[in-house]
Amino acid sequence: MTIFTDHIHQAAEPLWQQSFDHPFIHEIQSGQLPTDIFRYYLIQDRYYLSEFGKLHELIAEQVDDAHGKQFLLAGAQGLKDGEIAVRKGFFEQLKITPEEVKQTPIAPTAYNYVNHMYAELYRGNPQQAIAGLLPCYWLYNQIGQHLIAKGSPDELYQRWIETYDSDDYTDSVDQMIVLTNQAADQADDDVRTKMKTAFLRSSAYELAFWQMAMDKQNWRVSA
Ligand SMILES: Cc1ncc(C[n+]2csc(CCO)c2C)c(N)n1
Repeated sequence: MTIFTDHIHQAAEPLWQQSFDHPFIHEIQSGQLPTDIFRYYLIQDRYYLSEFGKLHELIAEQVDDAHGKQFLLAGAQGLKDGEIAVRKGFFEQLKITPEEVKQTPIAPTAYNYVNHMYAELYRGNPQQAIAGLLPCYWLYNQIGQHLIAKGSPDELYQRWIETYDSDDYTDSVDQMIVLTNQAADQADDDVRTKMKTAFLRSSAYELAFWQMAMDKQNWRVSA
């Protein structure tokens, strides 16, 4: 029998390929991504990351398996200590202040991506929500592994690439894959189909997130 995550990964392949080929990723690698686009991405991603951490805690509350619960809670803590902390260095270098973050409205795609993950949990179930978290871990790891071979001539972009190629990070991706397969094992066919949809939609939002940054997407109206 095909492993569930292999099946959904294969279904998402055309979307992932478009992320690998996206100008945002190419320009990170070449060092030509304009700093204002990267700054915009980091500010939008700051919002995404804090909601992503909260989602780990909310999903953990609904997971029975002690090991899975503990992994999700550790993930939430890891986001506070790790991913978000790493970003602090970027923020200081690019002079992004907490005030600027607070003043910047969340853009439509970031808003929709986060709301999609909440909907998977609250209008669906924890299994769907776990599948919705997985592309975030897994896609960035694959991007990190693609880009690390060549690296980027830009020191800041090189550091961004390295974040997603570390052994610790790759380890957490493997654990998230195991958790998703465990959730699928406990699910019936209907929930498994919904898990696949959640995974594909998150993959589509990951792709849209790069374009959101390139377009400096906004609501076309001041809040
Ligand atoms: C839109 C968006 N998608 C994925 C990531 C990457 N990421 C965010 S949290 C996390 C798990 C552990 O740190 C990973 C890999 C990102 N930064 N922004």
